[in-house]
Amino acid sequence: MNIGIIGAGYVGLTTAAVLAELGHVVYCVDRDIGKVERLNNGIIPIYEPGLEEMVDRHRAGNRLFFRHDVEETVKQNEVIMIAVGTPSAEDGSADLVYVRSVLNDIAGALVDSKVIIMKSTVPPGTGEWAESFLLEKGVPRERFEMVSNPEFLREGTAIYDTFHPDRIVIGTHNKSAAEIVQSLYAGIEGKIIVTGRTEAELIKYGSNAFLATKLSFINELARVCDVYGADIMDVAMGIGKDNRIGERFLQAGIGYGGSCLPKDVQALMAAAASKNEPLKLLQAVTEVNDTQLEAYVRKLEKVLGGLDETKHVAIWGATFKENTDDLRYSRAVALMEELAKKSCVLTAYDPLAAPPIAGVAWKKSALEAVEGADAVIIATGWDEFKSGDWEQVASRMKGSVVLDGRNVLNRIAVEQAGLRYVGVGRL
Ligand SMILES: NC(=O)C1=CN([C@@H]2O[C@H](COP(=O)(O)OP(=O)(O)OC[C@H]3O[C@@H](n4cnc5c(N)ncnc54)[C@H](O)[C@@H]3O)[C@@H](O)[C@H]2O)C=CC1
Ligand SMILES: O=C(O)[C@H]1O[C@H](OP(=O)(O)OP(=O)(O)OC[C@H]2O[C@@H](n3ccc(=O)[nH]c3=O)[C@H](O)[C@@H]2O)[C@H](O)[C@@H](O)[C@@H]1O
Repeated sequence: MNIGIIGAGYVGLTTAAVLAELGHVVYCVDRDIGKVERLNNGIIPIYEPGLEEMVDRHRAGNRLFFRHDVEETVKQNEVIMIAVGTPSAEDGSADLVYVRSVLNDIAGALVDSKVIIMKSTVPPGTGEWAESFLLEKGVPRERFEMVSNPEFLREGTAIYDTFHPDRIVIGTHNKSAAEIVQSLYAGIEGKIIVTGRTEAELIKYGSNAFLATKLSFINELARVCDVYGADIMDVAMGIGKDNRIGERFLQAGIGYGGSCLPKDVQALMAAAASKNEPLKLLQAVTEVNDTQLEAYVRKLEKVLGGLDETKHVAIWGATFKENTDDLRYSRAVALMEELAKKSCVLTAYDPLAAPPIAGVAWKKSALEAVEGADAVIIATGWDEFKSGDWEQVASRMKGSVVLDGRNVLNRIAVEQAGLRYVGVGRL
């Protein structure tokens, strides 16, 4: 099938590469001309394991094309997928400005019948609204079918997740549109769920909100472990063995970040509030996440006997999680800003990113960053940090505190090097 994907970001680009791998011909469009040029020169604007090789292969095989003309792409392809950003507006609601602009372009180009897939994460009711929008623009009803098909991939494992989805959600009551969308994914094993459009939109928000809830729950329980001298790793393992709860997504840390969990929780809250249904649980989930960082800065402060300009803290990690270059809502960055406010001497290292942050000196290696430090904080769980040479670290540091902000280190290896291990919900 010929597919036009609008938006060449984490989702659009990954989906384009995977659909090309499945045998389709994919035209991926972005309004960012520079990005399109880079893609056409073989430069992938994001870091996602396996993506570059797959994009190269399908560009060479004439199955994947990059361009910036939305209208031409709409005219040429039978299926159009919208994968543009849906960032937070100031009040926390989803800002649909990019979706609206794409719909506007689509409206002007619908000369024959198309299936339009909403891949972007959008609030409940957006499919209905998008349909009315196109009708008001004078597009005849029989020219399009608007289908919700939310995405559940994670950054860092995006290709793997797209090939191995737990489920593929198709939101439409139109049988033939559902079949067309399903046929795009032929070759991928994953449970197909065909449901209503608004239900599909809420499955996406509900999933991210539930994941965020799981994280704030375990992070709050980690604080209880701290005050009782218990180890959250053992507690989480014991809780997770109950199949009704499950072991995954129970890793306590300095809080969840990224471009989606924080934004989607806010957007769901805003969508519910707009219908006079305030969500108290998600309010609490957000509060726990917003204060989790402070809780562990306080813990560090206690261990170091204060945090001020006399203390040198090294931070390992800048991205919001490992295996990505994405810095959006990164807790590691927030941590650096918090410590900078306390005037600490700050050195930092990340394998992929070095965002400019006032007061932070970026170093070329993890070992260089700990030179002369009183403490090192693991803020992102990169493998490189997990397999750190702790003897070397100990010999370069002035002090001995290792705050494992992601609970990913081998505690024994750290302690054997004479360092003091401090974790999240672990003494
Ligand atoms: N990043 C992730 O891991 C996931 C994101 N999502 C959702 O997918 C959507 C896209 O997210 P990302 O890929 O992370 O965003 P992104 O910001 O990486 O990419 C969006 C792309 O759309 C382009 N764009 C914006 N307006 C355009 C227009 N009018 N015409 C053509 N191109 C346009 C931008 O230039 C940008 O390259 C969001 O709704 C997000 O919530 C869903 C699942 C996972
Ligand atoms: O809608 C989205 O964009 C995506 O959002 C998340 O994916 P992602 O943001 O890429 O990353 P996650 O692996 O979910 O991690 C989010 C944050 O939670 C933290 N985390 C994750 C898991 C865990 O056990 N503990 C923990 O602190 C991570 O470090 C990170 O800061 C969801 O997991 C995806 O299913 C969803 O498609």
